[in-house]
Amino acid sequence: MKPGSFMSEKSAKIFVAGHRGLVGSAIVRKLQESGFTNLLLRTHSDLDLTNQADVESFFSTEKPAYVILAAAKVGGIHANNTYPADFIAVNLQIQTNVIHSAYTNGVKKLLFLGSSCIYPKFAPQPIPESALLTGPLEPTNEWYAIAKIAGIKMCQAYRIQHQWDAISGMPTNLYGPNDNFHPENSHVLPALMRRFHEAKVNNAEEVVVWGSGSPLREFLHVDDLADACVFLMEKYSGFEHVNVGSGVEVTIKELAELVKEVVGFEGKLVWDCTKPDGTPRKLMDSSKLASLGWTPKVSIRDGLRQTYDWYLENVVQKQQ
Ligand SMILES: NC(=O)C1=CN([C@@H]2O[C@H](COP(=O)(O)OP(=O)(O)OC[C@H]3O[C@@H](n4cnc5c(N)ncnc54)[C@H](OP(=O)(O)O)[C@@H]3O)[C@@H](O)[C@H]2O)C=CC1
Ligand SMILES: C[C@H]1O[C@H](OP(=O)(O)OP(=O)(O)OC[C@H]2O[C@@H](n3cnc4c(=O)[nH]c(N)nc43)[C@H](O)[C@@H]2O)[C@@H](O)[C@@H](O)C1=O
Repeated sequence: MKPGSFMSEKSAKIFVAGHRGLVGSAIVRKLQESGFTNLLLRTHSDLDLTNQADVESFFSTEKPAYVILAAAKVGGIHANNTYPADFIAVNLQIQTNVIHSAYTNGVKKLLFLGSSCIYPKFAPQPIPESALLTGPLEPTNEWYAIAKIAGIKMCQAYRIQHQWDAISGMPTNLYGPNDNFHPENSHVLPALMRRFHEAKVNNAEEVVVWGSGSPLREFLHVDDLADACVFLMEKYSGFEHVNVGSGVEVTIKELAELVKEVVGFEGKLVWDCTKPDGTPRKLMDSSKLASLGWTPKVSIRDGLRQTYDWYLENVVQKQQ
């Protein structure tokens, strides 16, 4: 498909897989704001994307024109390190089923989402797309990373053999509304937001933060990612995956101080060095996306404030 026609087809049927998640819900918001009127949505309980026959039946019945694949088994460093079989098996099943059935049922274009964890543990920083498969992966999430790399390769293989327009975006660490705030299985930002909030309301004297605090992480607000996904659907039909980052990184210690300040917790931080640091740094080079004309808009301080307001309104208030 030639770039430049997606945005003109506002009544095209678009399947947003994983529409209730952090990324999927942001993509639905972005598509609705952009005037798209025919979104095809299925919950995990409606359609288990690991079930090949159900996925094939769904695509042959619904015949969507476009697919944005934001469904996956996702979690933070502890979850990835604890459930490697789930992270490789479920993600391989979801992406293989969706990519194949999308192709065989005439979908015009599919966007697959990977992650910055696909890159080698000690890749050059900032990490260019060309660093893929040039060194050993980070052990805490190599199973998830291998699944995501296989997704990129599957999209490329279908482009080579069938001239099919499947593209891949590689987001950096994301945060925002509808994030996963699970105390153990979430990513660092929502985990700390919940922990600092609970410590504040319980007048706790200290909060435990995992690791040494020295790793660096790049963060992008999920509304920026959703904007980039729609931008790529419109503008990009290339073979190589595309990094989607903010270009802004902080140490985990700086992040913890920022979240502490936004939440208003006034106690101490305690570092639990029995927990893994993971990769020391994974700042991506997003200049390829920038050269296409896309830039992020949400600053981390504004994004944290907006996310905490959402958390108070949609998580805390619902528990009372
Ligand atoms: N969060 C992050 O920091 C980053 C995320 N990404 C990528 O973005 C994408 C979305 O991640 P994110 O939004 O954070 O994840 P979430 O866990 O918030 O959302 C994932 C969605 O997929 C659904 N899902 C999971 N398994 C199945 C299944 N078997 N069948 C149908 N639906 C299923 C979930 O439904 P349910 O909850 O009901 O099971 C959920 O709605 C993923 O590809 C991830 O790799 C990339 C980089 C960073
Ligand atoms: C997006 C990317 O995200 C994952 O990689 P990660 O960036 O290492 O994930 P993380 O957010 O869980 O940790 C970042 C850092 O933060 C520290 N940390 C401190 N305190 C908490 C804490 O309370 N929870 C968590 N989870 N981490 C903490 C933690 O020790 C680590 O040093 C991949 O699994 C994979 O999902 C992936 O693709």
